[in-house]
Amino acid sequence: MNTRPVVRLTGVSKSFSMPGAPPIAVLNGVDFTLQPGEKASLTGPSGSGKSTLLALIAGLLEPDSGTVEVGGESLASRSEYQRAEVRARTTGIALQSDNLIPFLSARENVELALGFGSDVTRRRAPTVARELLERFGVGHRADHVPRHLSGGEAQRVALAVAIANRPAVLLADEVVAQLDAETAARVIDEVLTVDIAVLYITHDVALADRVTTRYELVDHRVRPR
Ligand SMILES: Nc1ncnc2c1ncn2[C@@H]1O[C@H](COP(=O)(O)OP(=O)(O)OP(=O)(O)O)[C@@H](O)[C@H]1O
Repeated sequence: MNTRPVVRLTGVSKSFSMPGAPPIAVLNGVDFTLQPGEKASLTGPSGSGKSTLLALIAGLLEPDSGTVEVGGESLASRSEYQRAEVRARTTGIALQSDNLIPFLSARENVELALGFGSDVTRRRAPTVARELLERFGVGHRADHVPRHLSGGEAQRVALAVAIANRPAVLLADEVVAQLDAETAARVIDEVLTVDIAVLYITHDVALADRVTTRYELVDHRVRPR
């Protein structure tokens, strides 16, 4: 059995510097692993560094020290372009908003995501895209462009986009914040049926408790909750 973590952070520290102000230390010596297929939530106070952690795993930020590995590949000493390549192969990202290409319909957004490295042929892409949208209860909005979707519908389309390429890990940051409690729970439960690792960042402890492993970010580190 392959037990190599899909995400491994070792001794990761990150601070931000603003001109004329002392640096803000956000993460300090974070050790964190996510196993293949593991469903984990990450809670923590506002400003504690949850989105920063997600950006480091996605290779959108570089740590000041420590190492980040995703899908068994180290992101250290890689160019931005190389990190983007690793991200495209291994990682799905769904954020609270601004996930979608504005001039493409919901279905076309998903189709585009299917095209990157998946074995779905061009011919089957529209059907597969529609199935993914239906899975999240937005099949009836397949032909809408993002500005004609509600906030909650756009978030569900974004989840379909993020898992379309069957990434090894889904990074989801407050992805159901605009949904009513019942729909949010249903969408999270749907995400949990996908056979990939999930790191779900939220302030909503009730939703965070639906997953199997729970972490919190406090005092610049990740610890089990
Ligand atoms: N690019 C940046 N430049 C300067 N400071 C930043 C930058 N990005 C984040 N920060 C700071 O780092 C800290 C952590 O931010 P982050 O967004 O990771 O927190 P969070 O836990 O996701 O917060 P929230 O729950 O409110 O979304 C905050 O104090 C924020 O102001």
